[in-house]
Amino acid sequence: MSELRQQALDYHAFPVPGKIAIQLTKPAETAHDLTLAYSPGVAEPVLEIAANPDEAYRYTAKANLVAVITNGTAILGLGNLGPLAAKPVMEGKALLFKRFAGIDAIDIEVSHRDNDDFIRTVANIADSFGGINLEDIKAPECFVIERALIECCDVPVFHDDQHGTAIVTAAGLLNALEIQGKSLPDARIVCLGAGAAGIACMDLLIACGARREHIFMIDRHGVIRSERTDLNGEKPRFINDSGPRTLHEAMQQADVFVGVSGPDLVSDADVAAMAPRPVIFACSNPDPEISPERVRDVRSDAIMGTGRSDYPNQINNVLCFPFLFRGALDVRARRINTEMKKAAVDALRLLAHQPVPIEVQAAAGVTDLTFGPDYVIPKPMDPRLLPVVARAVAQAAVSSGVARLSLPDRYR
Ligand SMILES: O=C([O-])CC(=O)C(=O)O
Ligand SMILES: [Mg+2]
Repeated sequence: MSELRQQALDYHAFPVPGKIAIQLTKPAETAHDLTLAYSPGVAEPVLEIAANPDEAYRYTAKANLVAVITNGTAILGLGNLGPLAAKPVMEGKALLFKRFAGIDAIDIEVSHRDNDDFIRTVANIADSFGGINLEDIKAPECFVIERALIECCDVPVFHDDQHGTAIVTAAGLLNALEIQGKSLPDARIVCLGAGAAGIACMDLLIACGARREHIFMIDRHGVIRSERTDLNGEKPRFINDSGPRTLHEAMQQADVFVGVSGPDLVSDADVAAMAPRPVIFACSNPDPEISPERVRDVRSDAIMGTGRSDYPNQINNVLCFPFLFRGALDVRARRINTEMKKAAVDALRLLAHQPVPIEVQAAAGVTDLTFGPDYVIPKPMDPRLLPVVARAVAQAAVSSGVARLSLPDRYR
């Protein structure tokens, strides 16, 4: 067994199994405490909430509680391993919500027969939470599921693998292109992977200025083209018949590669075929489409990012979902709209331009983090992410009319 594998298993097993637990926020020591916490005192908030459901935000943990919900059909880049096997990842997301944004999150793994069954299950419990983070649900089902739940739930619903990944990718890519002296509208973009993350990344890049006709989306059968008879879900929106049929053909003179597919699918020859000063984000987790070492061997002018924390430029949704939910919860947003996503992109992008505090460099294990090829996106342990991104998202929610509260004083 590799050393990392054993360390990871021990981390999860000891000193107690799992990564999260529940903590009490009120005293529960005396008979009087229990009189208030439970019978008879608890009847009072019950009656308040029965009369006005919004009082749940005042008298229960709802306002700061997010459900991390999966069916285990697309766990990281590992595939459809079922709901229970997804539990360590969902507990991991809960750990990150708490560690980075002070949000209490609980994992929920759902077994179900079909989309409607899953949607019903989530819709039926949604009011218990301040927000719902959908995680590791495979495409194309994830698109139908997210759309239906946004429609029927009264709290924000966000499929992290789509929009979290897209927000971080867009922020990192805009910065990387700036460093390479290129612009998003002119960039020729190859997206390997037409699942949840691939579709959402390309949609958000288009919203940020990329041209649809410059995008080549590729799934396991090749470039998305009109003669194909197997295009499901959102794929037809990305048909591009302008030439390439294979990954290698699409990589000729490409400015940008975004990988959200699986390990080791990109060859040295693919990288060598790209345009001068390319940007390569190989974001399959845990193993990228091509390793940074191999990219470096092939060409020195590339900016490289991965989804991992052990290389520079970690393009991972951890940079988004804790802070985005913080902002959304703080103004009690009804939903998470494009304005809020674009505000998060801009906040992340601009934060990377700022000088990096010494303690962030130390936590990242590096001595010189300045905006450049090895630093296009903030580090997850940067304490400025929370106020900066959450504020931008909260402000965008207020100005776009989906907030139920005004901007909290600490954001002003
Ligand atoms: O968990 C991660 O590292 C990123 C993610 O959401 C995924 O790969 O599904
Ligand atoms: Mg995920």
